[in-house]
Amino acid sequence: MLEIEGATHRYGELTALDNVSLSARQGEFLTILGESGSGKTTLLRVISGLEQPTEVGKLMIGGENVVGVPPSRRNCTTVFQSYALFPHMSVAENIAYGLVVRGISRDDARKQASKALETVRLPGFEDRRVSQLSGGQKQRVAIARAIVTRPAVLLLDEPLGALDERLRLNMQNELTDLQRQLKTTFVYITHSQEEALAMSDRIVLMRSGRIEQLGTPSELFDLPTSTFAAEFMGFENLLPGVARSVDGNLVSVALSGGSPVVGIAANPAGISQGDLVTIAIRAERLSHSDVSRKQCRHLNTLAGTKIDQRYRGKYSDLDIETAAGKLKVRTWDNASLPEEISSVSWRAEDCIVLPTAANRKT
Ligand SMILES: Nc1ncnc2c1ncn2[C@@H]1O[C@H](COP(=O)(O)OP(=O)(O)OP(=O)(O)O)[C@@H](O)[C@H]1O
Repeated sequence: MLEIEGATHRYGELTALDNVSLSARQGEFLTILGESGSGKTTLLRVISGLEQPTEVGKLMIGGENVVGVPPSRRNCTTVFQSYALFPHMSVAENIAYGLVVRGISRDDARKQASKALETVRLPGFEDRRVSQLSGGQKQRVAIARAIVTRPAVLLLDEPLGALDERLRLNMQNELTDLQRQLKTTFVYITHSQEEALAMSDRIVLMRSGRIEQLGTPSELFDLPTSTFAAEFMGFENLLPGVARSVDGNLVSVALSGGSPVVGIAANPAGISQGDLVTIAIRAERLSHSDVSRKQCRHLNTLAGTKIDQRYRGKYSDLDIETAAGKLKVRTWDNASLPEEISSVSWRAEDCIVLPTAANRKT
């Protein structure tokens, strides 16, 4: 449904998009995730035609080459965070607008607008003024207006960004339900990793105009390929080390202080013996006792002592000082936290070994 090859866009000296290639299948929910300024909106504007890319090898929407085609003639529609509704028109007129300019009669357009309003769970709202709607209702009308023209690709630029937390969670579910029902390709922008993990078939993680990692939510969550991706996806513990050996995807690492640990690498071919590496472990995958993990083939254990403990309601965070550095351990078992802790352990599959940018130890 969507195919982009080698898209680069510069604003003067600044390269906002740097040789980006990606594709999306029919009915796929593809999320563009990244921090502010990483190029997400620029990518969406290049797809919709609001921005002419400085360079592009290929740009296809719904099987059609759209390089040089104006936005109104591309088979895609954008939903903006700011809704971009016409304030002087009724809800039905807003939704029907795109159909009327395509030459559909006002009666038919109104009927289709009513249907779209039912789809976004706002039946009977046809004659309301936009000013009489809540933020969540305005966003639903904006979505109804976008889907009524049945685009091949729906582009959504942080559509839930202006909504409060509870409404945002409800709308996340509604949007994914709607997407499954319509089987339309969604390209969705967000800077929230939770939103991306909850909604997407695949996630494109952007960094400074480039794709840092592209994969399923579980690939990004469990197997980041860089320290940037690991930090962005919320890995609390990152420790430096040196690769001692590589065996398949298992990498043996010497941490500072000399402690040997075993972890897995998403891309073991990118790591050689002697390379500087970083290991990444989620706080909840660390245990302050290894009792339940005796069956594990590769269990890493480091001696350590508790230096801090914080109660967080559902869980507690412990800071453990080890010879390799400080580790954060998250435990849900608030009731049986030991006073003294002598070691911390974790499974090899929860220990992600990442190449360090300035690689190769001299
Ligand atoms: N019209 C413009 N003129 C000049 N620079 C721009 C323009 N639009 C965006 N930029 C710059 O291009 C880079 C990428 O911006 P973009 O809006 O694509 O990022 P983003 O990831 O969508 O950020 P945000 O999450 O804050 O919306 C930023 O450094 C931004 O300042």
